[in-house]
Order: sequence, then C-alpha cells, then structure tokens
Amino acid sequence: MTTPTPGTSPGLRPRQVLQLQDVTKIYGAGATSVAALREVNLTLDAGEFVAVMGPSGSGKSSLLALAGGLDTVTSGEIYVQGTPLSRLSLADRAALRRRSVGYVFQEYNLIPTLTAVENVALPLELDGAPPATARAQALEVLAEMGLEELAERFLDELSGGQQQRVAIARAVVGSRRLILADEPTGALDTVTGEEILALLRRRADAGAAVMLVTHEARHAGWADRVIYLRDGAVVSRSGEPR
Ligand SMILES: Nc1ncnc2c1ncn2[C@@H]1O[C@H](COP(=O)(O)OP(=O)(O)OP(=O)(O)O)[C@@H](O)[C@H]1O
Repeated sequence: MTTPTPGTSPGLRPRQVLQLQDVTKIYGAGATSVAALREVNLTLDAGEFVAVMGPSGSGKSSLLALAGGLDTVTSGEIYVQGTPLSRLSLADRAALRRRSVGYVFQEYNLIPTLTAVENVALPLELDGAPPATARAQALEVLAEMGLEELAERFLDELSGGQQQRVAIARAVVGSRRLILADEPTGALDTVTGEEILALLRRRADAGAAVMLVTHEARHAGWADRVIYLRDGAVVSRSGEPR
C-alpha cells in the first residue's frame, strides 16, 4: 500500500478523475437557507459516463457547478484529478477549470462575434497556448464533431444543433478529463439530441469522465451508471458496483 501524497485525495485510485466526499451545499443562512446537497459521496473514473437524475430542485445543477469548481462547498471536499478544490486559490481554481474541466451549459455561452473555430480555440488561448496550436487542436475536435466544413462560420450562421456541437467541442478541446453537461440537449430535436449524447459517449470511451444531468430516462441509457438525487441526497444508484 502506498502513502498518499499530502494534499491529494486519500483514497485516490489511478483512474479517478472526480471524487465528492461528504459534500454539503447550503445556500443562504438562517431561516431562509436551502440545503441543495446533503453529504453526497460520489466518484467518477476516467472512461466513465454517469447520468444524474432527479426531480426539479433536487440539487442536480448544484452538484455539477460544485464538481466543476464554479461554486464552493459548504462542507466536505471535492477532488479533481486528486486536487482538493477547497485548497486552491481562486486563480488556481480557474486554471484547473480551464485545463481539466469542460462544462456544457443549457445555454451555449458561445461568443457570437467569433467563428466556430475561434470559439473552440479560445479556452486554449486563454490558457496560454500559441494561437496556431490552439487553432489546430480546435479544428481537430471540430472535425471529430463533424463540423469541419463549418469551422470558419460565425455562430449566427449555424443551427441550434450545430451551435450546441460547437459548445461541446469547446468543452472537450485540449486534454480535459472531466466533462460536465447540464441538460445539453435542451430544446434540440430528438435526432440532434441523440447525436450530442453519442458524442459525449465517445468522449467517455476515449478516456474522459463524463457527468450528464438529464430529466430523460432515454438519455440516461447512454450512461454506465445513473445516480438519482432527491432533496439534495443520493437516493439510489444503478450500475454499481463497478
Ligand atoms: N444560487 C442559489 N441561491 C439559493 N438557492 C439556490 C441557488 N441555486 C439553487 N438553489 C436551490 O437549491 C436547490 C437545488 O437547486 P438545483 O438548481 O441544484 O436543482 P436541480 O435539480 O438542478 O433543479 P432543476 O432540474 O429545476 O434545474 C433548490 O431548492 C434551489 O431553489
């Protein structure tokens, strides 16, 4: 048995990308406070695709926001690739997010004044990659998404489904190991929605850890495991143990 490196997850397995340890999130204080998550424990390995389901208000979006370092826990700890998020400065947390975490939101959050390839290359450039390298990597992932031909188009020249694929390309570009998707199929039609899920599945098969929030059982069918939340607690898990 090896001794864990100080500051890393105590039970870190080599393939472990995400670990939530007794995570509680309380919004507000006093009589109006809301417990969005209650002592949630969860691990996600490289190559795994987990779906998170549960009624409205059960804490799904909070779980994703915390896992992606967009918000901080009230108690407990979150480890991304062994790094405890609570011990990082704001700047280090932002850097870890850029390098390791791809986040697909319900709104695409793309920049309309940039082309598809510029949107996808942007996070790499923000992280200091030379523009030519960032562009080459962006083109590579756009090709993987079947969007090669549309790389030089501006966002408003693309359909909703194409824009969402660009958003996913931006989320997975570079060497990000954790992909977090919050209802990524939103208002897309069924066929386009299935394409998005197939893309996420392929990223998991290629070694990323993928966590998908969805209301649709059909979408959860693409996942290796399903976690159900109710009132901020994990009430059931399927597909375990691994
Ligand atoms: N910023 C916030 N301030 C206060 N309460 C919040 C905040 N964000 C979420 N909540 C509350 O936390 C609980 C969990 O919300 P969350 O958005 O995580 O649920 P959800 O399962 O994603 O819901 P939905 O499916 O409707 O998106 C809810 O009671 C919600 O009202």
